[in-house]
Amino acid sequence: MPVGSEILTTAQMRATESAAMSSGRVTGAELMERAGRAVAGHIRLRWPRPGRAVVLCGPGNNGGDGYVIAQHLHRAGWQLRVLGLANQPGPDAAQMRQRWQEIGPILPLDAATFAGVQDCDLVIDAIFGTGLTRAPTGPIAALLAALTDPSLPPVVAVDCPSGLCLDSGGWPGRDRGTATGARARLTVAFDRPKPGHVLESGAFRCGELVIADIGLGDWHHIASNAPQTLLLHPAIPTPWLPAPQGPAFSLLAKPADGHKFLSGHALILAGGPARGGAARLSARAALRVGAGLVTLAPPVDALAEHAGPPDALMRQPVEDASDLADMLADSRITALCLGPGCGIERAAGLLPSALACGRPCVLDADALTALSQRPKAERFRDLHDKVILTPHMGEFARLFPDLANRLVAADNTGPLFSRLDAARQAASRARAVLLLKGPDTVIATPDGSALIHTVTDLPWLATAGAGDVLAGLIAGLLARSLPPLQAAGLAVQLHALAARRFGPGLTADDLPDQIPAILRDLLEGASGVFERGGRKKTGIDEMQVKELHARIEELAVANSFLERKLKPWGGK
Ligand SMILES: NC(=O)C1=CN([C@@H]2O[C@H](COP(=O)(O)OP(=O)(O)OC[C@H]3O[C@@H](n4cnc5c(N)ncnc54)[C@H](OP(=O)(O)O)[C@@H]3O)[C@@H](O)[C@H]2O)[C@@H](O)CC1
Ligand SMILES: Nc1ncnc2c1ncn2[C@@H]1O[C@H](COP(=O)(O)OP(=O)(O)O)[C@@H](O)[C@H]1O
Ligand SMILES: [K+]
Repeated sequence: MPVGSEILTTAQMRATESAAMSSGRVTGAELMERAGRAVAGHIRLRWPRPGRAVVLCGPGNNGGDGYVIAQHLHRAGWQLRVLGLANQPGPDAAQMRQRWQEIGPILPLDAATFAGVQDCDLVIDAIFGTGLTRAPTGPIAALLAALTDPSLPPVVAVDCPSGLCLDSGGWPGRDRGTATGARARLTVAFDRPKPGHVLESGAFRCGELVIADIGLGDWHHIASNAPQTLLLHPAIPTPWLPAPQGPAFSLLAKPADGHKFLSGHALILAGGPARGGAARLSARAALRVGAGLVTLAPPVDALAEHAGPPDALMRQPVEDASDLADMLADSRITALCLGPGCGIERAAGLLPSALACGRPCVLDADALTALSQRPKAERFRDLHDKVILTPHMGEFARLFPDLANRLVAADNTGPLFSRLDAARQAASRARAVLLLKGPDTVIATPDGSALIHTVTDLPWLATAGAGDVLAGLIAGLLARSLPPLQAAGLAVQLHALAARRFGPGLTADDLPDQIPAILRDLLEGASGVFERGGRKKTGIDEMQVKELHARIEELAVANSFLERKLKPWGGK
């Protein structure tokens, strides 16, 4: 498996936290203190001048974090309005609430009170985090609705925008696909990202996502029994990309004394007359990503239309399954791509030979539709674990209608069924690698290992033919003998980097030509490969937060005179 930033479900997070607390080496209150301090630190790094903040504290430990944040911001000179509930939270949150009450009042946590204090610089949303188990109702639902108002001051979310299901990125009690909760400017989450931070609308509603270390590293083995999910995400400071010292780098680099067959031979099957563009896009991508040879294989009557560039591309007609089987007698063909522009009937005819050879094979577009038209009981009979299925949601729904239905069904109780769950179950059912496309791409293997790659800044990538290029990148990397999960993960990243580098106006034709410069940067270990042509990373790291905390104690004395002036905001 590649190294990367691990994702934990909320259940895994709870198990990790309880193992830490049961060890006796850390208490729940200490973890809460660290969590609240981290959020306050990240706020102060981004809003260095103390201003006026409203802190919305919910009924559980997320609310407990809110009271800790209020204390730290108060000591740093911020003026605060704290809204909370008079419930009986757990002992840690109760302790933190008590500490705040020694500093200032707690106003009712409802929409009417919130409406009266919105004239502020920052809203801190500490209503619900990982403990949201059901659809919010009553006054809290009204307050959460008020938080969606785009004219509000910036919102900082504690662990997540409240109401979000952190296992799925959906919103319990609301329509999947259309629901939108509060949109945070910044979300500070703890220990590890959760699926809901990067799936569905969660990725868009979190804003800048920061994962704060609260010292749970010694207990991560608790979650290691479950299949691992890794995050490939440029907003997280530990993305999986082939750094010079990383495992994927050695796979991308070519041996100086090698020959073309050492880099493999990708066979891209093309469709009939006037349908060749899609397969040519795949073939160009496979060439650019370094397959030693790439052959495009249309039927004879379409061969002439592939006469133009690129000249590096070989052409050979493949009429039917038996032609394909003959061609595959050449063991130097190391990967196949079937589907883009192929035509459903032709894809259905070629599928048995493409699968019977047992070689790495991308099944995309028409090949997926052809699979979905097989009788249900036999649909996946000849698939194997070197096959990568690359459906978008429409194709996924044709292949796995029951899973797709569960993904769109509204549900009042969490955790909601997620795209990660759906991809895992589909991969296990098909006994193949499953890559579910979208702004949030999920890749899962039959044994449950998974990768998630989310982009929120590349709307231009949703363009005709972009999927064909992705299929070609995967096929090229498979041909170069990358294992299927790594080939798929790396291809998705290169695809997004190419789109980011080109920017607005992108068409699928532009993508393959961006690959050489990206490869050069990666192979030379150039820093900033994520930023070029895209958004800058924040550059704020945990060290800065720790340094800031070291200074907060000093600032507390200097700021104490402010306490007397905190009227009508702030403390007693
Ligand atoms: N554990 C730790 O050590 C650490 C945890 N940390 C923090 O704790 C957060 C998790 O805390 P949590 O488990 O208390 O859950 P939380 O998100 O506050 O919500 C639960 C409360 O909401 C209630 N509730 C749920 N749904 C509801 C609804 N629809 N409508 C109304 N109420 C609803 C639910 O009530 P119940 O279901 O029990 O009736 C319960 O009272 C986590 O995100 C992180 O911020 C950090 O401090 C690091 C250390
Ligand atoms: N909103 C979006 N932002 C970024 N990438 C997207 C978005 N929507 C789709 N994509 C990506 O664009 C590509 C589209 O592929 P696909 O739907 O197969 O298109 P086509 O069949 O036209 O090639 C996929 O790689 C998908 O992950
Ligand atoms: K929250």
